[in-house]
Amino acid sequence: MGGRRIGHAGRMRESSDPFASPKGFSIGARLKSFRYAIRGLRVLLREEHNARVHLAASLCVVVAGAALRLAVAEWRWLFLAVALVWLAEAFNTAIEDLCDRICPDFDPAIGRIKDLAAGGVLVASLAAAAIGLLTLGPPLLRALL
Ligand SMILES: Nc1ncnc2c1ncn2[C@@H]1O[C@H](COP(=O)(O)OP(=O)(O)OP(=O)(O)O)[C@@H](O)[C@H]1O
Repeated sequence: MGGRRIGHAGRMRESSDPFASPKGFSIGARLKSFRYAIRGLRVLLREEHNARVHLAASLCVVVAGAALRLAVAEWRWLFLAVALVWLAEAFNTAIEDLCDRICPDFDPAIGRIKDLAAGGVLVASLAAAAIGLLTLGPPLLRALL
């Protein structure tokens, strides 16, 4: 089989033994995976306008948290909220790209899949906004009053 090897599943399929275990653990391979993930985040920031909005919001949250001298327990909630939105946006973008790749034409099923993924981002964003308000709101009010 001279085909290009793509990902873990591709390696498994290429082996003549369907029960063969995947390649052994290697730090180099793990570091490579990390580099691919960073590359994905760079693509997200470069090509997705929403990601830039998330970046600005994330920075504002961190600056506000530092200015208000939040406790560790409060930082935990903020990091969780920020990560939730980035996670949803990255998966939404991946799903959109996959849809556009497999079906560039108009297709109601593709529209439904994209709407579902966008709904996930909306839920994550609303939850993050609520967490942000509940975490930053009280100390902000105390600082202002
Ligand atoms: N191929 C398609 N077939 C049917 N409906 C589609 C198709 N592509 C997009 N849509 C509809 O248009 C909406 C917007 O899709 P699009 O891919 O432009 O996402 P977007 O939210 O504008 O993404 P971004 O803001 O990240 O560019 C989808 O949620 C879906 O309802």
